[in-house]
Amino acid sequence: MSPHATQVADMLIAIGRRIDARGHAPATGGNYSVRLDDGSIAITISGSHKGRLTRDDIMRVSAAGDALDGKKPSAETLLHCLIYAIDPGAGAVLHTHSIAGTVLSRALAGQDHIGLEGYELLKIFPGIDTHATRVELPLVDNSQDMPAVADQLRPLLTAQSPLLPAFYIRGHGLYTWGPTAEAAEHRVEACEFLLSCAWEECKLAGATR
Ligand SMILES: CSCCC(=O)C(=O)COP(=O)(O)O
Ligand SMILES: [Zn+2]
Repeated sequence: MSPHATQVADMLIAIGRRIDARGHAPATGGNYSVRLDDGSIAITISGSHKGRLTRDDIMRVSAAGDALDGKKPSAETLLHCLIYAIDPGAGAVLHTHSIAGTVLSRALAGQDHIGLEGYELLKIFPGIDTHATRVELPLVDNSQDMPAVADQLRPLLTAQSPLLPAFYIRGHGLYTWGPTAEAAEHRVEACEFLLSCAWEECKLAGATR
């Protein structure tokens, strides 16, 4: 591993530990990547526990998702590739699994977005400088067919202006990204916080109805 690759791997290992400590990486769930200077992607291998990553659990794929070092990349590599292809400003992508997001997205059966409105933390998104706004997180159905999931997402993401750096796969998990791994991690924390708030409010509304 080059010194830079080691640095990237150590950064993803540390991020995985923090995400797992928040309960957002259960049972090997989630995957993480960083775009490298040559356009290739450093990504977690498939099936690794993201709270217990080692340097051997980070590998390289091409921009198209082909393995460059003989390891097996994340089953969701194509979604990382889609994000990097659509957003030239994306430098790191993080995918998490949380209880709140999972149940909220399942409660919104048939809906193609998760509406988030009035929250201070919405200011984590680019171009938003007030809580007095509404963000609609694209919500697509889950599938084990990653090209099909990518096909659902591509038109939704390319239609956005400005591009919202997050989406949700129903009953599955959150994808968010940023120019750096640090920015992507802030967005994961904000999005998971917002999804928890939305789910708690949904429950309260049900209880008081
Ligand atoms: C047991 S978690 C189910 C697979 C998944 O959703 C995930 O995020 C992890 O898959 P990977 O191939 O990246 O380990
Ligand atoms: Zn997943």
